[in-house]
Amino acid sequence: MLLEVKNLSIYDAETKDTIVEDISFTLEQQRNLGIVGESGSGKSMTVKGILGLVAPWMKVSGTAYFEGEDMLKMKAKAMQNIRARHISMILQDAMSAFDPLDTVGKQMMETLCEHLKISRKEAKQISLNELGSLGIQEASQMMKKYPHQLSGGMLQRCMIAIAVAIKPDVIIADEPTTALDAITQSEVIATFQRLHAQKRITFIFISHDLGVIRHLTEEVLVMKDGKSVEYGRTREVFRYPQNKYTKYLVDTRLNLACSFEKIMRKGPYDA
Ligand SMILES: Nc1ncnc2c1ncn2[C@@H]1O[C@H](COP(=O)(O)OP(=O)(O)OP(=O)(O)O)[C@@H](O)[C@H]1O
Repeated sequence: MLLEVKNLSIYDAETKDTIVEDISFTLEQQRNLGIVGESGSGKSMTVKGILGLVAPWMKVSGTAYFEGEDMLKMKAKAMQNIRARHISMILQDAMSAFDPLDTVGKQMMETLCEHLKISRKEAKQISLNELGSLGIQEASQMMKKYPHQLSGGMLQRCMIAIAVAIKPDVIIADEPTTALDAITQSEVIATFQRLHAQKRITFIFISHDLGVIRHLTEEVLVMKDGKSVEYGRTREVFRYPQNKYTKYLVDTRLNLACSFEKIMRKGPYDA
């Protein structure tokens, strides 16, 4: 087992609100987990709480064991090491993850130098290799560009390249396709599938899009108002939802996801 989260709660000591309440799940090697639920249901806060990325006034309780150690009790340095080496996060909005004033290549190299403690030359080579294996041609030209000169899908791939170069055990992708058009979405999804199969990376996908979750995950956690309303095998949960809210989500959102599924079945360019 990679990660075992038990009774995770997050309490905002300033507003006295409970943001996340009693969430439990396990992440097994090579079995991707999806976290779904409407906006504000606590999906992002759940993973940020585990990774120590919440504001100091957010009180996180419960346990989150990674390789036998409770991440919620770790010192800041040990947690940084986990984030630098073992659990990477890909953010919702690729554009905001890059500094507009520096080239993408420079930012990729700096991140890799810092995380992997390697030279700039090595970082450049790794960046080129990873971008190449994500299907980006002319990667060295692309690295000379500034963020605004690249499309959302391209920036998303640069973020994925950084996350993969670190060779983490787990990648958490928070709404990785929301900002992308349908064709780019299906290309990015295909990239995740390849990474999962070839590099043995286990993913946690946070998404509104049940089509993406159905396609990419083995287990799913459904959240509402900070609580878990259903948790189990994705196929079972989608086929026989037990909870009223899950039934509603499946009925309404899967219809929306149909066009996405068609593209995935046919491939992006046969539509
Ligand atoms: N930095 C913060 N300070 C205080 N409250 C926050 C903070 N970030 C999020 N919240 C609150 O926590 C709750 C859960 O937010 P969260 O971002 O986890 O939702 P989400 O399910 O990921 O939504 P979305 O799909 O829109 O990203 C929301 O009510 C939000 O207002």
